[in-house]
Amino acid sequence: MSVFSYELNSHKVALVTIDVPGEKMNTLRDSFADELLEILEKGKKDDVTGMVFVSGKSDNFIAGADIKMLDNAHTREDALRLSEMCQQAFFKMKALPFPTVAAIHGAALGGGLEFALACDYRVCTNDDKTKLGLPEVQLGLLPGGGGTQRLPKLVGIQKALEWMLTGKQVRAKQAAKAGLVNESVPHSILMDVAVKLARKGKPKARKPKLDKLSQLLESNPFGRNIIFKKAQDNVEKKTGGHYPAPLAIIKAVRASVELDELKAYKTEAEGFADLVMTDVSRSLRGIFFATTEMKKEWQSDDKASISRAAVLGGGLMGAGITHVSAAKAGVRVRIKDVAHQGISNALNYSYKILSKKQKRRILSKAQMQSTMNSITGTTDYSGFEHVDIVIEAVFEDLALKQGMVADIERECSESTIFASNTSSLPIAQIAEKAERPENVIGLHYFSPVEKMPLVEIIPHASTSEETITKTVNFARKQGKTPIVVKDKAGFYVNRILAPYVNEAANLLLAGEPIEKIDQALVEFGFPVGPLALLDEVGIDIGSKIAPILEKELGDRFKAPNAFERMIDNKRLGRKTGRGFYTYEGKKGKTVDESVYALLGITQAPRLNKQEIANRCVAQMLNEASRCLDEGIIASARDGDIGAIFGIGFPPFLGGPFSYMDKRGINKVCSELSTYATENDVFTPSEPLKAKAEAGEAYYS
Ligand SMILES: C[C@H](O)CC(=O)SCCNC(=O)CCNC(=O)[C@H](O)C(C)(C)COP(=O)(O)OP(=O)(O)OC[C@H]1O[C@@H](n2cnc3c(N)ncnc32)[C@H](O)[C@@H]1OP(=O)(O)O
Repeated sequence: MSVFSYELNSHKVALVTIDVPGEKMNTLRDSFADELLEILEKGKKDDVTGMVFVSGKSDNFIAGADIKMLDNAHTREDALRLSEMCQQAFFKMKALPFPTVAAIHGAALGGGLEFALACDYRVCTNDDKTKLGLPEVQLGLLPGGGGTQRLPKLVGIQKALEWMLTGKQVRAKQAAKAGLVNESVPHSILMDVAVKLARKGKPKARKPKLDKLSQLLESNPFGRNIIFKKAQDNVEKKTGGHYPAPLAIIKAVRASVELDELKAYKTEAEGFADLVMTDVSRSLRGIFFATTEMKKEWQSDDKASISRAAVLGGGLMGAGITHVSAAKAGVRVRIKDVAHQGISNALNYSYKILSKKQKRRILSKAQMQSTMNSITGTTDYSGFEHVDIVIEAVFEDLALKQGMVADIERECSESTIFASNTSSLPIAQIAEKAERPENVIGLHYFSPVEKMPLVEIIPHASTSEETITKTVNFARKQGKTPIVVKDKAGFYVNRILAPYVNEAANLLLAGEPIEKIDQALVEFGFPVGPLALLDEVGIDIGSKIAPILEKELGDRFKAPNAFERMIDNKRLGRKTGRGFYTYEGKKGKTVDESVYALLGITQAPRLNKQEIANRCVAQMLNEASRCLDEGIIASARDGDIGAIFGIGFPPFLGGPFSYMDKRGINKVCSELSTYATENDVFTPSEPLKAKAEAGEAYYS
């Protein structure tokens, strides 16, 4: 069965519907180019006046090339052939004697947008579902179907670079403003407008809509040099040399203005083929499939969904949770705090984020007001009768949380879920005195809540399936990627983070400089180093978790005494203006040299940065292997996604388990054993040793 169906209207305009059989999403597959060429030939034979392409799916145009097909490209030649096949088909489309129109509703991404770029006109619906972009960079790729060549000619070099280097997806209004689409219209008139455009004849070539400065820069080689140099410098700074795709994108865009067409398209195709074969792209494609697979777990029908939420505590976490519940999940939120100050803090928090979005025209004033109106505050439990979920974000005090469970059972309905944002207390203990323990669950967010993509969902032994399902789906509505983890001290993320941070502190106490430790891990691929991370989270917060982990899991979690001394000295991190770094001076964040004297350290650098990174990461890998063995995480996949989205483990390495597979479990074990001769916290875990001995990997 063909992807395309063809029908002629009374004006001899061919209406071509794109509908990949048996799939909810249209993607460009192997047979796509041949089938497209057949349809184009048919149009020529029928001497049509124009051709309109529309999707047969209800909410997507084309989501790009089929990523599974890319996984099947085993050699560089296979990958090169895919790109050339796409380019050739789109060349033929461009060269037709009649005009073509892409009528877009829903996602037009990657190869899907490249298809639309090869049409003469594009019209899209102004629906929220419609988004256009070339997100290949997020898969470690460049747009290989002519996107690097056609987008700059349509929207200008700078905008095209910005969109392709970030993988940005633009909405209808922005797409029309930038000249990416000719028109954005209501869904009801999409086809009428598309047919009208098709009857207008071939369009004249037109220049991108640019302001004066951009015109000046982009129209001469000197100005373009500045643009490409700046883009390259930014990319090198941001990627630390770990991601080859952005540089390949810049090279291909540069070729689009400096080389003849044939050579320029060849640059794109070859860049694409090289990138498909890289480990970086394989890892990033793996993350795409892992997150897609995870969306299918704990699915529920709409009847089970949450429409009213309440948050206890208006501090930083409570305010963030309130915000994502109102702004992302779109539910009404009641925020309760003992003090009015807490309520106004939470309201201000949302107001600031929404105002920024409104100023940047991502939100209309009406949308902003409607979100703000959906948040209300109280200092008692008024208005709690009808809430479906209560999320507590108060300080880590077991008795306080148990008291709140009792309050909620008294004030709310029998089905109301009590979710705790604790990062350290066992959920079973919070539920210990509950009358309805089946409604109690852990829902652990990371700070800043609106930015961090992960949440840990922690059922205790008697949490009901219904409570888990509702909570998982609510977290998804808040825009989060949830992983369900076992109720044991530290859950997953803090459990693997603690030994990694402890090792950084041990290295500091042994004389390694603060900056060097942090740089080592940033160069490894983490977004921030471990000591800078501690400053962000709060040294007091980190040190509260340590004794709980030590008590429940053993001596290997014993935190170095450096933290206590920092706390006694009121250095809690960024929030107090001082931690390992100082944030007080005019220079902004700089290493606080007085930390060395405070901790009695004589600087004595002994290791290189690679060794520092290896030691910290080795601790994390060892603990991750224990977490999988103990069932804290259900799979290596959950462990990889949890570490990438919760801690920022380098995505290009695919997460701790993929990384161990790549390095070889044997090698990881022998590295740990070497370090263990100095400090037995490095002793390889039993499950890791067993895997190494059996010659197994975490993924097949
Ligand atoms: C040559 C070219 O330049 C190269 C390319 O085009 S590379 C591909 C570029 N495109 C992309 O990166 C877009 C990838 N897709 C997405 O971001 C999201 O799927 C989306 C925003 C389109 C929709 O999101 P959402 O509604 O949450 O649906 P989501 O659950 O992700 O996907 C639904 C199904 O479509 C599949 N899918 C989506 N895009 C796909 C793609 N490009 N290839 C293969 N499968 C895809 C998913 O795997 C999932 O399949 P399943 O239900 O059988 O498991």
